[in-house]
Amino acid sequence: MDQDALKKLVGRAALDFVEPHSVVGVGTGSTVNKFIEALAEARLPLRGAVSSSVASTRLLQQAGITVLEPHEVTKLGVYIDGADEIDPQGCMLKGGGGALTREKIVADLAEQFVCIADQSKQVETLGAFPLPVEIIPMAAAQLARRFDAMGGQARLRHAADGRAISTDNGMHILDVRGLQITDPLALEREISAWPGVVTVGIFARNKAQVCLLGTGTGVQTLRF
Ligand SMILES: O=C[C@H](O)[C@H](O)[C@H](O)COP(=O)(O)O
Repeated sequence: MDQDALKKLVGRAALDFVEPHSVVGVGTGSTVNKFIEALAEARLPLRGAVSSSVASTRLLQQAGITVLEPHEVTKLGVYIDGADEIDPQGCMLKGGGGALTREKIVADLAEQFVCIADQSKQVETLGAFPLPVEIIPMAAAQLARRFDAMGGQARLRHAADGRAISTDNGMHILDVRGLQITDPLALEREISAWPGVVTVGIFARNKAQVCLLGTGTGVQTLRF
């Protein structure tokens, strides 16, 4: 099975975690797009969805699903999202698609984070994938020096036109290579406190409780 088929498999499997007539939290990315497709096909009766990006909002609305703002709910039963890496404790790196800030906000409303991912995302230690950090543009150089001091190499993420990418929040992204993240919670706390950091793409405080992992032999359900 290729990666696309595995994404489709876990996107469908996530439907089992969505209560009829509930509001579901929806992440961002190519795996979540499969979940949105599955939601649309299943025609599950839903009160709506809280979305983590402009891109997911568009797809949800095209599928006829009502998109609510976070302030319209006090909590969500479940948040479904992909990951760039997931470790044996359910801690994740996220933000490869630049949606990390809204993802963390919506995940924080949810009682349960269900991560959907193909097997390539499973790692022993986080950090082979460059760590995405959404930042206030004026702080880019000084934040890059901070990462440098801890052994990481930070690069501003650029779009195809050569300009620094602008997130849904009008911010920039630093991608940091070379970090071995052995204590995700401690590093998340430390980087989150640096002036100029909007959101770091370590999801340890908001880690997954469940991961639906797409493998060659089917969907494996991991619980943390
Ligand atoms: O900003 C993007 C998100 O954190 C995605 O969940 C993550 O990048 C995984 O995306 P994909 O499902 O496309 O691999």
